[in-house]
Amino acid sequence: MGFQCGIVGLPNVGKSTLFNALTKTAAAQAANYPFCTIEPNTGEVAVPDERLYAIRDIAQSKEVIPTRITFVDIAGLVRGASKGEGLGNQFLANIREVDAIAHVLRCFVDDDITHVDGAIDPLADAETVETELMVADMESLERRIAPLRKKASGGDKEAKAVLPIMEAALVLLQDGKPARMLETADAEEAKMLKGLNLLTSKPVLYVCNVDEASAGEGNELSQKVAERAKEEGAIAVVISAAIEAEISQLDKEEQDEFLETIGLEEPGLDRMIRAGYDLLGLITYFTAGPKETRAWTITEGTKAPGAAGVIHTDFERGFIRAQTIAYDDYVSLGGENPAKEAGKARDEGKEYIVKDGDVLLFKFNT
Ligand SMILES: Nc1ncnc2c1ncn2[C@@H]1O[C@H](COP(=O)(O)OP(=O)(O)OP(=O)(O)O)[C@@H](O)[C@H]1O
Ligand SMILES: [Mg+2]
Repeated sequence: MGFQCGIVGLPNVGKSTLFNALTKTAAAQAANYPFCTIEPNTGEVAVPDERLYAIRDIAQSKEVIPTRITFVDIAGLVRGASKGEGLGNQFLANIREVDAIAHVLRCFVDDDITHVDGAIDPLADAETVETELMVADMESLERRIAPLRKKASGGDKEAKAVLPIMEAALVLLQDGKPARMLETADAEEAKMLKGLNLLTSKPVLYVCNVDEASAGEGNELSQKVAERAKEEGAIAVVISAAIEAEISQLDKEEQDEFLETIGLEEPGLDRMIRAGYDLLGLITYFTAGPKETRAWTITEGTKAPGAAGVIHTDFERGFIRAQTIAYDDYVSLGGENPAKEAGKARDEGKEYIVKDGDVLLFKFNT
């Protein structure tokens, strides 16, 4: 299923509208009443990447195949959800399954669209949702800590290692801060924190759902969200879900015209998908040939054999080496052969950490 980004927020803020725009479908029911969505909607979305076309033009490939990530449109969360209010715990379980969260905040004013709390206030909304996630995390930690303490005092090594992280996360949460703000000492600790699978340790992207007129520059409400995000070291994107849903139904030419009239260079969705991709800690490498130019997704830090394994497990098992050309070299020199002649096609081995944009050709034994 790949990497999943969950669309989370209060009811009736435009989550399903956004999901439909992302997936260019009307697969999710979007309507003006809270709790319209109950069962999560899941869809794969192509990650827009201009580099694919630059490589294609050089390699003369017949086809371009972008890489994809999955978005999950999750039911709206309300105050008390962690105690089972609204549709409560079931939704929290849906959130637990995703790798990152796109938190949709209503930044449009429209008296015809119901707001569950009766007032438009994206910062208060963010607090409400975040509080529920934090309460759920605190309860989960409290439940787990006591038995773990017993194990640790009995000499269990794993319990001893993870306990301090759990305790630190709990203290942070009790102080009203999400677990993602916990400062871990090293990669090992970061991994343990991730392993706890807390709702608030997942990376968050704020999505400001604005009115049509604010789709380009945002508005006062989205500005406030941007400030909050900055304080947290998080990212906020401005998008008008309603408009994006319309744009996504147009063909490319009509899209460009429409975008120009509303003052956008590219669909807000493209920015959002890329932000989601970055948020997940993902990078892209390419393969290029006469048949296709293709983008592949790996997590940052993946070594060459692991990257090969994304294509086929045989490639990983029989990995010998990877001919590697950096994207900039590939494009500026004009492709594989010129890059080889210029000495820019490196042979990399098993320990090579693949970089974003690498154009790779794997040599392997089967
Ligand atoms: N930017 C926007 N401007 C105006 N109206 C919008 C905007 N985005 C969404 N809407 C409208 O808000 C209503 C709720 O949208 P949607 O069903 O997508 O919300 P939701 O967050 O999925 O709700 P639920 O939690 O109930 O599933 C719909 O009528 C939709 O057309
Ligand atoms: Mg919905």
